Amino acid sequence: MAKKVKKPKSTPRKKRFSLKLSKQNKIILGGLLMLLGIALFFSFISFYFTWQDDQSLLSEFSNRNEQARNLLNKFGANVSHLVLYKGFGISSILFTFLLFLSGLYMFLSMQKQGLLRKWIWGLVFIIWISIAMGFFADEKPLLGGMVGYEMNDFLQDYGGKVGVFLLLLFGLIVILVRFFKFSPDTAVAYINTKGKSLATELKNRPATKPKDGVTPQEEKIGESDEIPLEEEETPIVIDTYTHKKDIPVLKQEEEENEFKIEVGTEEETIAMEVEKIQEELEEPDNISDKLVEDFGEFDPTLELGNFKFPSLDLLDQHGATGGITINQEELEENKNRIVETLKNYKIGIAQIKATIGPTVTLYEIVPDAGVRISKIKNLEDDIALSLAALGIRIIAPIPGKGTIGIEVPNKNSTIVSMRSVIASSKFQKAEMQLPIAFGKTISNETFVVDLAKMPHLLMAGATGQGKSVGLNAVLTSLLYKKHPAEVKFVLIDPKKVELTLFNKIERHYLAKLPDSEEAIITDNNKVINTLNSLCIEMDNRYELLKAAMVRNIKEYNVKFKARKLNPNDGHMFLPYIVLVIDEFADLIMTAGKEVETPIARLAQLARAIGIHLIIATQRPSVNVITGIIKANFPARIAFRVTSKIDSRTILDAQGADQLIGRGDMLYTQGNDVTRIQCAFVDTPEVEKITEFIGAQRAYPDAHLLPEYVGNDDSGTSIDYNISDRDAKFREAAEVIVIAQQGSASLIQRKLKLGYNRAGRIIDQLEAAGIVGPFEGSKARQVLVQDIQGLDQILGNESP
Ligand SMILES: Nc1ncnc2c1ncn2[C@@H]1O[C@H](COP(=O)(O)OP(=O)(O)OP(=O)(O)O)[C@@H](O)[C@H]1O
Repeated sequence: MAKKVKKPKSTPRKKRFSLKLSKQNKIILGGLLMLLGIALFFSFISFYFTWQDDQSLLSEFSNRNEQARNLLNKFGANVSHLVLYKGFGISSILFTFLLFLSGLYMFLSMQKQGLLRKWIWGLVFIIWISIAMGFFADEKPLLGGMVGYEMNDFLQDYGGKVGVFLLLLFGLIVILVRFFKFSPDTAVAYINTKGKSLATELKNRPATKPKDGVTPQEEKIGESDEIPLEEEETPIVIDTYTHKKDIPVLKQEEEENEFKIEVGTEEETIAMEVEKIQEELEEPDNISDKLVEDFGEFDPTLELGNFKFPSLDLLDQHGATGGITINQEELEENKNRIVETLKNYKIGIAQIKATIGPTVTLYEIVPDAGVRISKIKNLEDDIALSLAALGIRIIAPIPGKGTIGIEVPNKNSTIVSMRSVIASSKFQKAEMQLPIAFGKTISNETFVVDLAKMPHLLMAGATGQGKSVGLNAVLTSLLYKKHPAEVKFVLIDPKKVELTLFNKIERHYLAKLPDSEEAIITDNNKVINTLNSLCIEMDNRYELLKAAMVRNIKEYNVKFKARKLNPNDGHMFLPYIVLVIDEFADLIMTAGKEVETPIARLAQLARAIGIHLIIATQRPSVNVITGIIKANFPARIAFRVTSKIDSRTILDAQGADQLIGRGDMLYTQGNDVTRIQCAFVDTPEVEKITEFIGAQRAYPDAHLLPEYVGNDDSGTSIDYNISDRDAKFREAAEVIVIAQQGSASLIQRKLKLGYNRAGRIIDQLEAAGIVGPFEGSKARQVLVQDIQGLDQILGNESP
């Protein structure tokens, strides 16, 4: 089983050139191939001069007394005979180039796609030249080789000389079009431009050589210079045929001369413009296509190319291995009780059906015609009483089914192991961006959803009902499916104990602020900085998306992988970022608005740029899950809660208060509420997984988020000494006043400074009374209206 799972995951990385050779071995083998290519090239060339002398030695390979004249002696003579004479003739020399190139690719560990193309085209050339040589020079078999000769013979037996000629011609067309990218348009354009340049050259020639036998014209022009003066005076008077004829002719010639020169120059400029347009249109595509052709698509996983995904063996099988055990008696008993209870209230049942899930069994009832649904719904407590069971939930009607559902907990619930959901084909084959296997539904199906589509998740439930296990299930799912290059976690754990295990994968999967030591954030002050830093990351990513002219991270990454975005312009492969907050209530109680604002901002805007939030809380009260948070978290999970009100706060519906705990949960992503038994993953399993990943080669550091300078110490260090001011203080003040926007990133951009320095300048500006105090993720208020005001403030300062 474990092996089956590993295979599909490793497929994307099969693209690499490595045939499981180490880098050193690749260099050795590559060097060998290059040298062999060079040696064979010279040996093949020398074969054409020495083959007659060496022919008698072909059978004397083992005789050490005989020496061949070929450059590589008997080895060269034999190989050349085999490849050139018995093979493809003179075109076989191309093999030596291909051999050399293969060596070079291996030597430099380059992508194999480019090489594969060269080999395919090389073979096409070799075969075509061989047949062409066999056709045109059949009396010289050394040129076409036996293959060329025999193929010609064979083809001519069926198609005759004309047929083979046409076939060769067709081959040539294919080569010209596909390899040399020849098309009739390019040919016509080429001829046109050549023709035009020739024409202009010809036209320019008489103009540049005026004296060369053009005396009559000169005389005429000379005449015409004089004549118009006379003509202006007597334009119509000259009426004699002889003069009439002369004058117009002269005029025409004169006009023609001028006209031609003008047209000539005009034509020249048009031709040049057309050429330029063609170049501009073709270049960008060609570069990316060529890069992809030569190096293959960009592979973000290459840096950790040998990364191995955790195997299924690291997960345990909890509970019984044979899946759900059905207790027939229990089923029958429950059915009878339901039927009886309803009968007591005069509700007849037309049909009843049971679906057995891991923790609850769903009894679907079709009541007799005319029974009011609300009547059954009101009997919830009575049915629960008669079944003597906790956690009965009535769904009336089941959406899309036209039946009424009564969920009754099983006496012996089955634990859903994380192992079984990860191994399910539904999860393994999930073509999702961030697939999460939560557990199993009531009909025992694995429940897999895409976090990227949610796009943020709110998890709530009373203490001890399975939230932390749920969070671990989410993180485990992603660890089993996503490469460290594709997803990064920002983990916030005010309880300080729940997520500590993930420290081990810091340099693989975690993201943190540049100057922080711990990647898992436990301090509330740091949380504010991290959230604001994520807001900056979000803004930066939006800028990148805008520059790339795409709408979301998926399109962006596709474009980046196709090498259409230049890393020199700041583009990079963007990993998804998943922000997990384990105890949100604690955070909002201590930091309030400072946390709520950036979270709301991220929740509203971050979906397109791949930042997704998962927020868990024990206290699902309205002052924790505020309206603004709720509005931006359509996907919600409720574990068991203590009151109907809590259930309503989380789900906008009741039901969570009737769950049975231990991972029994309700999931909603809008309208429908689905009951799921959350997959169980124990702490030792998570430890094994993180240890397995942590032991592998990692990035040098955790993924670094943009620096954010908060207002931690704004109250104390605000009194900057004027002499301590930054050299760019004045310039920065002008930028801020002109733009009327007090943000560090503006200074950073305009003055090309680092974030730290820009942050310090902002503090100095605040101390000088030019900008207002820190206002969370919003830009600071600018307190000075214009440059005069600024001059006034700075002028009044005592040095
Ligand atoms: N999916 C599950 N299947 C079986 N048992 C579970 C499941 N989830 C939780 N449990 C049981 O419930 C216990 C408490 O779960 P968990 O620690 O996740 O609760 P919690 O909601 O995070 O509590 P707290 O808020 O106090 O941290 C677990 O130790 C485990 O025994």
